[in-house]
Amino acid sequence: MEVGFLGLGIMGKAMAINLLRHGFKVTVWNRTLSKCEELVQNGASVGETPATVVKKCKYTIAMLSDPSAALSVVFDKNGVLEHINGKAYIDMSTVDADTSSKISEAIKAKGGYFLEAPVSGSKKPAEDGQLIILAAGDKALYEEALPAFDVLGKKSFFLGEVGNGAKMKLVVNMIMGSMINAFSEGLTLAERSGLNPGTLLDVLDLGAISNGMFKLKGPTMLQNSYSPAFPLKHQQKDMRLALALGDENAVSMPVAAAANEAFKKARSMGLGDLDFSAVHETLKVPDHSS
Ligand SMILES: NC(=O)C1=CN([C@@H]2O[C@H](COP(=O)(O)OP(=O)(O)OC[C@H]3O[C@@H](n4cnc5c(N)ncnc54)[C@H](OP(=O)(O)O)[C@@H]3O)[C@@H](O)[C@H]2O)C=CC1
Ligand SMILES: O=CC(=O)O
Repeated sequence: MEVGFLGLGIMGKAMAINLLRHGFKVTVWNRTLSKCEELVQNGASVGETPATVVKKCKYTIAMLSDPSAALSVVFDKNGVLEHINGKAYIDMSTVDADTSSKISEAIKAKGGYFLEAPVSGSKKPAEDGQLIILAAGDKALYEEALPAFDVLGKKSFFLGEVGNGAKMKLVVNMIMGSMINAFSEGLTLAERSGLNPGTLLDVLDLGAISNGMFKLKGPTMLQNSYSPAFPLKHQQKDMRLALALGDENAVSMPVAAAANEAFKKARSMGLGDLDFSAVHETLKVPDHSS
């Protein structure tokens, strides 16, 4: 199966390499061209523009940062739309339902096929082919994409009409963003009240609120180490989009709103490119001792 791949950030690079390792022919494009080099070393071809990639490949996957990037790659000059007639486009970026619908309608109007398929799971699951795929849109395209999804993920869901995949992803990340803030406050409270936060991690891990995220992020947060797996700026984007979904549906979400404020504060502190767990830094007391 020959696929195009647009967007070689943390996730896109890992996913495209995985496809190559499993025998897919992959043609890549990235806005910053130099990021294609490692993929070429792994056997990929390079397309000069999104349009070139779509022209060459029957299926093109995209993994881009946010709604503005997703729209730009489709609608701008040399974009996906130019050669989409008869071709399939699978957008795995985390965006809102409106963005996904705009892309879907434009692609279908030009005779193409569209599936949204955002993923749950971060850098390591992407490297290990253990993502959770939340697809919606063209059911026939979903079935055709399953060989690729089986390489990229451990489980795929088909959620019906375009927008449902985007909404599911935002709900999941809204919960995750709220949880990391509660966790961060707990670690800080333990430390400041004289407890060993390492012992807190052990206690949490044995109880009903044990979970993979606490296990993974707890030790690194205690070391103030935030090498980006999931960049904080993207988590804040997801909180913003989830809160907008809450607005549309008149769902009061005070916990998520507070978490969003913490991520905004972290961004204002220049932490946007670090891991989302760097939100922990917003609770640190400035040192005025010197
Ligand atoms: N990291 C994670 O753990 C997870 C991320 N996601 C989602 O996946 C998507 C990608 O995340 P991730 O790989 O971490 O992000 P990165 O920031 O590492 O990569 C973003 C990608 O988008 C490209 N891009 C940004 N703006 C534009 C633009 N205007 N035009 C064209 N390309 C653009 C970047 O290109 P360039 O290299 O030129 O900057 C890069 O390829 C996001 O929607 C994120 O929310 C979902 C699950 C997990
Ligand atoms: O979107 C991030 C993730 O970990 O899932």
